[in-house]
Amino acid sequence: MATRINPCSSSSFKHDVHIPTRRITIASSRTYRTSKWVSQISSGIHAKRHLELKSSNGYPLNAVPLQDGNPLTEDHIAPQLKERPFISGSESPESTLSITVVGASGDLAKKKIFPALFALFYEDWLPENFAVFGYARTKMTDEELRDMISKTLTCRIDKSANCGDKMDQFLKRCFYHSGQYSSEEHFAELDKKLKEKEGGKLPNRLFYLSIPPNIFVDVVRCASLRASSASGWTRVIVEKPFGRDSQSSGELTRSLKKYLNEDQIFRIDHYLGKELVENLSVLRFSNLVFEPLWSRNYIRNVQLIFSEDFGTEGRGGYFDNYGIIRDIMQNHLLQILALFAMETPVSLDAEDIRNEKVKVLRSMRPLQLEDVIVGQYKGHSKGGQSYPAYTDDPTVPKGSITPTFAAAALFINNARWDGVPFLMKAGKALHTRRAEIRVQFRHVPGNLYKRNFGTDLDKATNELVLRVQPDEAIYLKINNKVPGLGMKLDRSDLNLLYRARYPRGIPDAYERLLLDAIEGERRLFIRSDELDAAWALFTPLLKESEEKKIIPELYPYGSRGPVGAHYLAAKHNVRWGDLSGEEL
Ligand SMILES: NC(=O)C1=CN([C@@H]2O[C@H](COP(=O)(O)OP(=O)(O)OC[C@H]3O[C@@H](n4cnc5c(N)ncnc54)[C@H](OP(=O)(O)O)[C@@H]3O)[C@@H](O)[C@H]2O)C=CC1
Ligand SMILES: O=C1O[C@H](COP(=O)(O)O)[C@@H](O)[C@H](O)[C@H]1O
Repeated sequence: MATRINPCSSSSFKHDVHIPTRRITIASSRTYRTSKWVSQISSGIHAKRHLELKSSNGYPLNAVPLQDGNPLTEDHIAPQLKERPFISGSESPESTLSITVVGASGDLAKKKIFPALFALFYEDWLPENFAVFGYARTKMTDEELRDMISKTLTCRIDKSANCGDKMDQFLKRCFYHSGQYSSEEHFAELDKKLKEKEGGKLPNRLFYLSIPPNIFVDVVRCASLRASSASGWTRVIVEKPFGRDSQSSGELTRSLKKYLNEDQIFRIDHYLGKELVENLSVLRFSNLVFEPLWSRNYIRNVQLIFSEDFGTEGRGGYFDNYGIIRDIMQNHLLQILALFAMETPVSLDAEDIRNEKVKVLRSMRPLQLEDVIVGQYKGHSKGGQSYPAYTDDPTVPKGSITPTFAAAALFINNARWDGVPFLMKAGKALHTRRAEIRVQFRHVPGNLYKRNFGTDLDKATNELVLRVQPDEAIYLKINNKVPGLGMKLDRSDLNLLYRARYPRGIPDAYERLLLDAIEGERRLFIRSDELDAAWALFTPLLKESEEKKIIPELYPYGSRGPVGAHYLAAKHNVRWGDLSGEEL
């Protein structure tokens, strides 16, 4: 993809000043990005903690590479790089970062974005010079915004260490501007305030669109024309949904691209920022024991499961227009599938990974009605408590047939995965909240211990489970001899429970993704051709089921979902692993 260099730009979004990330190799034989590396030198070696650590692609974006344990000095910089001013995605003492949360009064901003920004600040990941702006129509003063934010902030890692002080420091960097989403004049006022805080330093600006999708384009137009950075970079994080189908998604992309280049658009899918999803590639590509098994030769089926133990609860207005297939499957589960099934990328660079993901998506067969079953939760009472039906939600139209549950069978028509069912299951108001990836392996051919398993050989196959949430874990179900005389086998787990192994805690997905957007790391964001390929798989199915007004199978709130999901799995010779009764 073309990288633009336009340091003399006028005020427009389409000028993301960005050095092409050439790579250099230094003595340790590791590969570093030059622009970031130079920025590190110019920032000083003893700067903040985020300068020591790595962004999500495993490259040390800001790291100071040590040689023989010694800190890097000016002498280690190639001569041609010494004079280059720092203008990359990271910080230098001469640059500032302004993060504007558009829709700051909303649910996502309060619940996720401000807390994630605070967590980054608390852990010293944010640059030295930064300011956070809230923008929305609601009238609020800076103080009122701070008050609103402070109610949701928590100290994730160490509740006692200076948390109060850190909160005060963070809140002092938060400001608010009230304005309409389609008013260029109001964005020009925002620009003025941003400039005041930037104080003449090189301005980098990140806009987070935490607003309903029907106003994305207005905001991008106004911000682009009146509030983009004149000399630094400007980036925009766009929240889902990215359209309702291929056509509307294409229109949205075309409209955004009137004002932004593709490399300024960060389409967020927060599941890509979850720790276990991040770890999927590490597990597969850095352990000899997994990659050789990663194909139709050894894997019988793959299951991607999402369940929530609550209903739409207030979000019915949004949800009813989308349904569970668009809300969870077309994005979160499909992204996991693509990461799971892609071929080995050339490198960990964003474009190499996204190229492989697109290839997988384009190798898949678009879904048909017979590949899917849909459900909707109904009200019921249990233990003296009553649970509402989906259609009891006052924000849901009466008689709605929008699915709150779906199960689907997908296939990848390539040499690696031919014939392997990838089953997805997603539902609201189920018995538990859980997201997991389950890999069921084939039988051991000619198993010497066959007779110890009785008639059900399926019970004896290995299963690898990546529990994305809650209580992150990776475990492998194996057959094992029960200690003692005689020969009795049982199913046991080789178990990596994160809370036992890594007690420090796990960052929220939004922390990782915000940091990546600040660093200009696009690996975990969705490229427009990925999005097109994802919609191409689901659009025909969605159209047909809406035209035919397919009635969802009802399931009780708090149950395990409609029985149709079992028939769908059985049709492909699969049993859902989460219902085996052997869950850890
Ligand atoms: N909430 C969540 O858990 C998730 C949300 N998302 C996505 O993130 C985005 C923001 O979500 P969320 O915070 O829940 O949304 P909200 O409905 O809370 O909207 C955010 C803000 O946008 C403004 N707004 C709301 N409706 C309209 C409207 N019709 N016209 C103009 N402005 C409006 C309001 O601010 P004001 O009136 O002050 O201008 C509101 O505070 C959406 O795209 C959503 O789909 C994605 C994943 C999860
Ligand atoms: O994108 C969405 O995700 C949430 C679930 O996110 P999680 O991180 O809490 O698992 C879901 O509730 C919502 O409907 C959907 O829009």
